[in-house]
Amino acid sequence: MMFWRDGGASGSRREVNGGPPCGQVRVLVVGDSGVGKTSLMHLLLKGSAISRPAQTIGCAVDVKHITYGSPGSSSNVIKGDAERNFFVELWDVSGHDRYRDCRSLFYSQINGVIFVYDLSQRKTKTNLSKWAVEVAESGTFSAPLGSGGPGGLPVPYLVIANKVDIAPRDGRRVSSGNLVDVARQWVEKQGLLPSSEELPLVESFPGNSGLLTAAKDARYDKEALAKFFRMLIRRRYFSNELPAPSPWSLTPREDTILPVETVNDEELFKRKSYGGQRYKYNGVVPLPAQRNLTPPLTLYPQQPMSSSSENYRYHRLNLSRTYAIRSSSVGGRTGLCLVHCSQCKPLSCKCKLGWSSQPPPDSRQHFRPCSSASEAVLTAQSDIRKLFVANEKIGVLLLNLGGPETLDDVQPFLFNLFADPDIIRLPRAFRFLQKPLAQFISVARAPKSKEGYASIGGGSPLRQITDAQGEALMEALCGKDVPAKVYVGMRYWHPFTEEAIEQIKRDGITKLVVLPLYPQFSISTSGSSLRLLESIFREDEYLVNMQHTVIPSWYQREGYINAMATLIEKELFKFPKPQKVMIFFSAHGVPLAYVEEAGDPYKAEMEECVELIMEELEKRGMTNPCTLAYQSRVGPVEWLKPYTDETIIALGERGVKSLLAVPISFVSEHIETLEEIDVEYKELALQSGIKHWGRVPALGCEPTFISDLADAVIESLPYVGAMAVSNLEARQSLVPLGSVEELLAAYDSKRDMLPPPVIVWEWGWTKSAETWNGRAAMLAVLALLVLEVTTGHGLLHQWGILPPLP
Ligand SMILES: C=CC1=C(C)c2cc3[nH]c(cc4nc(cc5[nH]c(cc1n2)c(C)c5CCC(=O)O)C(CCC(=O)O)=C4C)c(C)c3C=C
Ligand SMILES: [Fe+2]
Repeated sequence: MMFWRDGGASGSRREVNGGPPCGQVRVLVVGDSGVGKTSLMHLLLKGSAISRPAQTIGCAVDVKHITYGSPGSSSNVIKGDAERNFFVELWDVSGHDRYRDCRSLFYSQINGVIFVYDLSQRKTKTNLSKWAVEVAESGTFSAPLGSGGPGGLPVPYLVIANKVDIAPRDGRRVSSGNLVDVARQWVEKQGLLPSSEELPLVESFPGNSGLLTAAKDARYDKEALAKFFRMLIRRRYFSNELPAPSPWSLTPREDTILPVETVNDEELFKRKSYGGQRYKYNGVVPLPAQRNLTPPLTLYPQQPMSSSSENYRYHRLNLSRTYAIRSSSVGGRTGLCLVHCSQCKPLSCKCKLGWSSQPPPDSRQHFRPCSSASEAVLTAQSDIRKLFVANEKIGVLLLNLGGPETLDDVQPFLFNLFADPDIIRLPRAFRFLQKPLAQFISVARAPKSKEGYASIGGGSPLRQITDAQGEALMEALCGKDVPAKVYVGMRYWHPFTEEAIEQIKRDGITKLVVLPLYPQFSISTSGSSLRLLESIFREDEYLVNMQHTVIPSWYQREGYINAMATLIEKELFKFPKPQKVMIFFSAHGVPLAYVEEAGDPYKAEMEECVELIMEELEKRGMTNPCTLAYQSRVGPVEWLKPYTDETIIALGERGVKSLLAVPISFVSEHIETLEEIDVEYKELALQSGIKHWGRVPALGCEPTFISDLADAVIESLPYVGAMAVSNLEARQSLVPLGSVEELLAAYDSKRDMLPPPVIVWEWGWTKSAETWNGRAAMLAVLALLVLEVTTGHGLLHQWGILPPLP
């Protein structure tokens, strides 16, 4: 065994001669922050060291290409001796504490795990047990093993001890100074025991040293890693053809490490690196589920492809070179991005683009076929995306909240909102009260809400704006050679999600991208819409078989961040002294328990979003101070703090004179911008001593924003096609919704009960009085409801809200 420098750069230029990718395995790379995971990934992919890697945000994903089944190597030979290409997805999960609560979102459909620790930091090794438990408990696994490994981990793993270059020579481990350690070192020096960490002295994980690497010096055991990856491929794709591999990990020992640069990498590791292109996920996982089901036939790179030639959609296109998935945005922090390598040869395939159905009668739905796109010749320049639109009917479903269009709509709209268990989740025993409670609250809240809607013109502008955004998105997609039809599905008012889905079915959409119009994910917004979608999909034969993917949040996209920064910049310069203005981000709040108990990533995503916008402004030379606060709280429970109103007062007291309000959680004007911010908060600010007030408009149809949404859709297309399960049994045991299901499952696995009901009226004089009054009211309402239900008498029965007792 040996160390050597990886010739990755040159390797990446070689042709992949085994044809198109046959499948992919997903490998998590975990370990404490700072152990060098990112450097290691760089080394694996690029074959070179990286001097100062940026801290990973959320999760960074790299794709490594390896061949399996080299004719000459018996260990790799598979049926027919053919060489086949596979992708190894390396998910480099941030070890930073701030991601602890949302990390599990990346633990899906795992084939293997690489644990990394820092040889010079003993604690990072002991912590691996925690990592194992975390992954084992919250992950889902593809091709799992029968028995559990460390922490119950059911897939093969590899342990890498990094920073061998700076760790002490003696046994390459650091003494913490405790007696056990000292004793072990003494015993080893005497030659009484082999130099191994299989000794009971280290709080051992997982019982051996695994591989030693020095990512900084580009030293690692390439062969061992290649074996590990091939083992995962074999387990996932060829377990029927070969005897089962040994279940547990490759465990090379430190005495297998030899000097660098001694072996021809081509002989040992037939892999083609894609030059370390990377993409990053900062938020939730937008990848479709696999769940060990028969794979769909069309997808790259998530889905394995069967070897039958008809399933090799890209075979004849000679996609042999390099296209990779990488980050395309702010400091490399974006969602998905499909890129193709500059060295790609032109592709030579004809395919049909566009589809020719007539615009539907419903004018709310947006479809205009691209006349120019009837047929096109694909070239490398014309982009991979065309592969995904050929002969497909692509649909984009925009999910939004919806709003009452007239004052008469207000109460039924509020009923729909409060009847949603993702807004009010009652304890299981009280679920039957959901609708009566929603009725009760909506009737109680309606007068106050109506006042608000009356003051902004008698209804919500949301539908109009969302429709316009849909139109603009469709045009932008068309302009990017991706003819697609855009649908709007609202959660609580027309056009309801169900209506949009009916239209999608009528139009015969074959590939659907689901795009919630909330930049940041919250259980109460995107989560609720996706849950509804999940239940609709589950019941419907057509939808079960329709390929789809979800873009769960997109606050970190470069286009969005830039568009926000541009709007802010423009408003700043309307102030007499722009540099003195406090930028005041005001986000819609959620009850605190959503974040703290139910694991809602909303707050973390919001904070990161603000950071990214401020970074962008800084790059443009604006170094204004900023604040983030949460608005629009309703009901008796505690919401995310600081509250917008209290913060405005505090800023006034601190002597802030110029405030620029930036609504950050929503991309349309709505009641909370037009009424709450523009009227209530402005008045409060002026009363609090703030002299100059401004407000950044919502993005609406701002062209760079819409163009970026179109890019997000295009980039997600390779991920369309998660699960198409027609098998009834599988349908019942698994929610056949690919990424929607995956996404929700990830949340559900972490999430406890949502907080108790939100009662939405107020009395008392202050907001905190409202909280306590509300809590008392909530208890009273519940007691009354229970009384009514058990006795069969009361107001709800009189109003016909509850049926009479039999
Ligand atoms: C990211 C945005 C939003 C989050 C998070 C959110 C959570 C949330 N909202 C309520 C209660 C109400 N929301 C209402 C309207 C409303 N809310 C949002 C956005 C988010 N809500 C929008 C865009 C709208 C529509 C505005 C419009 O123009 O029509 C309302 C009705 C309006 C009112 O009476 O104030 C209520 C009530 C809760 C309880 C909640 C989290 C649990
Ligand atoms: Fe809301």
